[in-house]
Amino acid sequence: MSPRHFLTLQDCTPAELEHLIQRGMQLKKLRQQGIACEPLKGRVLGMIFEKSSTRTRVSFEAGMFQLGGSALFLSPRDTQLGRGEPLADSAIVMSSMLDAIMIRTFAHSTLTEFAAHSSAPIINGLSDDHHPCQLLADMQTYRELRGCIKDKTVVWFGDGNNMCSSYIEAAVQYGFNLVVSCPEGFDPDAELMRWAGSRAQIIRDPKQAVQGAHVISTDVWASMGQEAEAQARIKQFAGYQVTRELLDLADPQVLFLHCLPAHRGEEISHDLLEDPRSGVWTQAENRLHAQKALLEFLIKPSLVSND
Ligand SMILES: NCCC[C@H](N)C(=O)O
Ligand SMILES: NC(=O)OP(=O)(O)O
Repeated sequence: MSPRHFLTLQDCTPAELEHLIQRGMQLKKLRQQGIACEPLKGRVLGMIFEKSSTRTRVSFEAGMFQLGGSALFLSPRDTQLGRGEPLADSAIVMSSMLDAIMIRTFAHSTLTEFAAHSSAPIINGLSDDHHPCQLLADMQTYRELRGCIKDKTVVWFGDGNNMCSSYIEAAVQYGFNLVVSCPEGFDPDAELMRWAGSRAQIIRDPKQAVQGAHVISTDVWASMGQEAEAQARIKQFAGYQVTRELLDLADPQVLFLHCLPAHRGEEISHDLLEDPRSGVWTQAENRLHAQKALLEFLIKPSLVSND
C-alpha cells in the first residue's frame, strides 16, 4: 500500500484537517501539564533541508523526540543527494530505513518525485510553491485565540508566494474567504485562484482589502532563493507594509499572523509584533504541536482512526 504524503493541504480532507487542529491542541495541553505522550517510540523522521530553517527544524526535531521517536538532520551537502544521487534512488533507500521524511526544498517537483518512490510518508517542510505545515499552525492558532475560522475573512498581504498558495488552499479546505492584496506582477498562482473560485479574490488597495478582516497575514517580500531581488522588491512592495493603523481598519477582533522570520521596517512596521492583536509567538510555538499531530497521523494512522 502506498503511504499518505503531506505535500499540500489538498492531501487531507477537511475532516482530517479538523482532526489535526483538535489533536494539536490536545498535545499542547498534555505538554503544558507535563504529561508524556510517546506513541512514536522507536520511530525515526529524516529531515532533508536544502534551505535554511529555524522553526521547521526545531519543531520537527523536538516534536519527534517528545513523541518518543527521534529525528535525523540530513544536509544535502553531507549526503550523496548533494553529489547527484538520483532522487528516486535516494527515496527508495531512505524510506526503507525511516518512518517519515520531511523535505524543505526549492522545486516542488523534488517533493513529488521523492514521494513517488518513497515507501514512507513525505512531508513538505516548504517548497517554492507551498508551505502547508505553516498553515496547520496558523489554523490552530486562530482556533485557540479567536474560535472557528469558517466564513471569516482572511487577508494575505504582499507576495503571492508559497505561503499565499497554501492560504488559497486553506480558504477552500477550512472554508474561509481569502483576500490577496499584492502589487501588480506579484499575483498568486492563477490556476490555484481559479480552483478556489469565490473563496479567493485579489484587492490591490490595502485599505480597501482589510475592511472587515478577521486575520491579516504577511510574509517576507523576498523569499529564500530570491535574495538577489531583495533590494528591488523593497521598492516594488512599498505601500504593502502592515502597520497598526492598517489593523485599525479591520474587524476589531482582527488577528495578525506572520510565519516569521519578520523584517521590521519592511513588510511590517517596527512595533507590530508587540501589538496586542498579534498572535505570532503563539503561531510559532504551534508549529510544534500541529506537526506532532501530523507526525502521529502519518506515521501511526491506526491511532487516529481509533480516536
Ligand atoms: N519561514 C518561512 C519563509 C517563507 C518564505 N516565503 C520563503 O519561502 O522564504
Ligand atoms: N515559518 C518557518 O517556516 O520558519 P523557518 O523558516 O524558520 O523554518
